[in-house]
Amino acid sequence: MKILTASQIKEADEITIKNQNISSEDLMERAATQVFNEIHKRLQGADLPVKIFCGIGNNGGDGLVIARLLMEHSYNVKVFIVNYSDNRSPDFLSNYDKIKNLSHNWPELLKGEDDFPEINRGDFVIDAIFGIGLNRPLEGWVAKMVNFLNASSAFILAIDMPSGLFSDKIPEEGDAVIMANFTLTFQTPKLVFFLPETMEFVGDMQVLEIGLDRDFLSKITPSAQLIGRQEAQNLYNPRNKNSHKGNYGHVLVAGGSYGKIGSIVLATTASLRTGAGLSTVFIPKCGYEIVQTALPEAMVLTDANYEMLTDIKTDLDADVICFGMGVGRDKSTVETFKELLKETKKPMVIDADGLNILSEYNELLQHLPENTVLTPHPKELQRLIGEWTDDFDKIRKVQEFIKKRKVIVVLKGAHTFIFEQENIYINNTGNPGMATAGSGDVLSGVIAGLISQKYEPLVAAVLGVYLHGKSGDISAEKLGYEGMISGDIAQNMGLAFSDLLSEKENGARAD
Ligand SMILES: NC(=O)C1=CN([C@@H]2O[C@H](COP(=O)(O)OP(=O)(O)OC[C@H]3O[C@@H](n4cnc5c(N)ncnc54)[C@H](O)[C@@H]3O)[C@@H](O)[C@H]2O)[C@@H](O)CC1
Ligand SMILES: [K+]
Repeated sequence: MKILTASQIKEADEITIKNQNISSEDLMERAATQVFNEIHKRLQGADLPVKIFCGIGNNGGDGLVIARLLMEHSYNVKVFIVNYSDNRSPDFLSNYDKIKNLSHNWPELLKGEDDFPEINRGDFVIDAIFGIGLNRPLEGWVAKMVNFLNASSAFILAIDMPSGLFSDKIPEEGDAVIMANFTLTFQTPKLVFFLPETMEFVGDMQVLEIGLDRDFLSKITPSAQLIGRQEAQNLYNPRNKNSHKGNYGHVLVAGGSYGKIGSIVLATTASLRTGAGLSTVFIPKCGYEIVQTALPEAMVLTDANYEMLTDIKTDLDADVICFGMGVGRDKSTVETFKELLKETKKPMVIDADGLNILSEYNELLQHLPENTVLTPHPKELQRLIGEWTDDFDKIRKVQEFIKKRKVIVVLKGAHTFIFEQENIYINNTGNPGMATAGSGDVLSGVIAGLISQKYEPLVAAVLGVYLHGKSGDISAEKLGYEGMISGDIAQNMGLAFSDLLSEKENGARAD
């Protein structure tokens, strides 16, 4: 699903209004009706107090339409106008009249702190104060109003965006932003919904299609893309019946050191469970029995050294090399990694200490094969590209880095971001149970397993992150966030694939 900027959304609105020969008020009615349908589906006519806070722009206009539709269905609705300016939008005004005609009363005008209404714990608050039109931080009593709503512990549903949240920048410390429990957003999610610094304002999120111009949407270059089930299905290559293990490639997993052989077991298991035809590990001697015992399906090559990698020598013709898990940063390991980088033309996946070595010995970066997949978590990324001021600055810096180095960066997080050239892909699977030792090792193995099966590195990264998250979700369903461990994510990869395929047969929509 495409993620558009506020100006792209405004353009889409305008083109839709023109091409569909409708008024902007019609579009507002359409959008707000979608919101009403969602609310009605969930509340089913329940008699709880619904308190709707409307601004005076089009976000407020949406709120007024939602209020009218709820009133028409006999909900217990109270409408408050957060009257921060007299500059009311035309569509707000005509819906303001419609509310008056229906309820025979003007909604309550709020003009300052003294007007704040009572909000109780069980109230259902709808935030329609500001949407994508926000262009400066909230000030004065309006900021206080937002803080007041946040402090109320009522359930808050934000319309389009939590009020106070910008679509293109991070709020400053102390800025007032609605902390929504749920956000119903129009047509396209906004980038800030997925950034670590702003995602907590959004709560759970659902996108409502409001029928914007299809042609415009299909042609526009998005600022990022959200990867759900449908997108992942489109990336999947079905297997040919007439095939053998040679068709699915050979992964070489190189890494490990004394006490850290488990990371190799995890990555290698994941590569095989993702469908690699063959997996060979290259490890220090101390890991020989561990890997042979834990994973009889893997083949094992050992370094001359007992504790660490010092000389990765093999004439094995692997299709992809996965390097770095548990490998440490000894000088001799750095040297052999350097040699490996210089010699190999194979696609590579580099994780963990492999990344730390690249950060410490920057000169190695020039030897990375094109389209190498780097899989840092934020700390590893920071070592690699330096500090950033906020999440938008981070995105800019990653994009500069990948442009210079011609690599793919998989930035792990609650929403993992995949950066390739100008493109950003944001993953929508996964859960907090995946914050557990070794889950990154599993991800590297999954991506390598897909590359070995001839997926392009970018496709392998995007599909791999999706499947890894899905397997994490399946593991969490079975074992809970606390109980799942990363070995479960590797073990359940098959279920993640079957989930993908069963949905494909049903033709279901992306999540
Ligand atoms: N354009 C359309 O046709 C549609 C718009 N829709 C709704 O319209 C929203 C955008 O509406 P608007 O562009 O009117 O903008 P908003 O309703 O988000 O904001 C209203 C106005 O407030 C002013 N403002 C910005 N920051 C402020 C601040 N800190 N303090 C005081 N005033 C401030 C701006 O002049 C802005 O235009 C969307 O988020 C969505 O909810 C939907 O109805 C769908 C269709
Ligand atoms: K809002």
